[in-house]
Amino acid sequence: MAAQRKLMRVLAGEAVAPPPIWLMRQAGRYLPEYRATRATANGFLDLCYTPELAVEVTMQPIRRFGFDAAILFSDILVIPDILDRGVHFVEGEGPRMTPLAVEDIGTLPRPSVDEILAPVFETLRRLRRELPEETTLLGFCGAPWTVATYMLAGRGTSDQAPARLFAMRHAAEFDQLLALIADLSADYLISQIDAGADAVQIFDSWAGVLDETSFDRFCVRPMARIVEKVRRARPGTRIIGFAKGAGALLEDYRQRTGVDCVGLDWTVPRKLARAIQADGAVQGNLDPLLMVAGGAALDAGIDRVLADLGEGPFIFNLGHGITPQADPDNVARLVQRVRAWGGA
Ligand SMILES: Cc1c2[nH]c(c1CCC(=O)O)Cc1[nH]c(c(CCC(=O)O)c1C)Cc1[nH]c(c(CCC(=O)O)c1C)Cc1[nH]c(c(C)c1CCC(=O)O)C2
Repeated sequence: MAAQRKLMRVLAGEAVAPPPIWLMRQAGRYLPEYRATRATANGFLDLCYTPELAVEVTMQPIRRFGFDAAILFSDILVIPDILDRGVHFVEGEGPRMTPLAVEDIGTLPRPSVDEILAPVFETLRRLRRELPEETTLLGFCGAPWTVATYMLAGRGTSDQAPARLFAMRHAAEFDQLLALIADLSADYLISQIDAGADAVQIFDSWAGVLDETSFDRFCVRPMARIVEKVRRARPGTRIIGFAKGAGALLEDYRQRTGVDCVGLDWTVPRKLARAIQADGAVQGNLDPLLMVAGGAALDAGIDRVLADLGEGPFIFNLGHGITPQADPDNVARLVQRVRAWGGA
């Protein structure tokens, strides 16, 4: 059955019309039912680590919109959390943790992902039982560069200057950190597959702040390391790579990392997007703010994405995560319009 799920067919390189659709961060604060469940949890990480609650919030957008994929409810920062970095979320501000110093790198723990993240795998097993047969279940993790930016700054920043400076000053230790995160992330993804995930997405949300050489070293190489490790352990695993903001550097990203599907943000021009699609699946790339704006701008945006990419192997998504200000009615309108599309 898994192989026949619409989204899995696209990941295998097939063009499916209308394309399957899901949205990055589809479970979240724009949904009143998410806010209600969130209020019962003892903080955001408690929501991630309590299977009953994590299953509930994962299912909410599936019930409401009937997306083709559910994505495990968790966060990319569970990896720094199990590395004892003191991860916490400050209301209205975002994630915080203890900034990593160069001396700390050699002393980071080597946790057993299987044991320490057992509740996450339990969430996946329960999800596979609860989801409709035709719905793809996606696991995910953050890419090493993006996870490292939060670990080094101790928070989100707009240009990732702390991580870039660290990489310039301490190249060897930085490579060591990326390798450690890559290996833990590969173990994490392998266990997600074993617990029932059909495919996985790796989020490199901060790829866009790097020059070409740094992108190769910090994004492409660690991504390829994860892909290789996961495929060696679980041959045939389908992987979506999302390097946000990488622009023209995405041109040969599929070949160099080995991912099956290339995630596109909304700034990727049509010509480049179609060139990337010429040798496999792509996912994206509607501007997430259209879910706030709605109306004629939304319809025109949807039609543009479908006309550009709908003919090839394509997964409809936003170009980045949906924002808390999005209107759920606009999401319903989006799903309806994509499902009504009969080809260009
Ligand atoms: C960089 C990053 C993070 N987390 C994630 C990324 C990569 C994708 C991206 O770039 O958006 C990935 C992520 N985070 C979350 C998911 C869940 C699954 C989904 O519905 O897509 C996924 C896939 C839940 C979440 N992760 C977070 C929330 C909001 C927390 C809350 O409910 O208070 C959710 C629903 C918290 C979080 N987690 C992170 C930040 C910066 C924040 C704070 C910003 C914010 O508040 O939106 C780190």
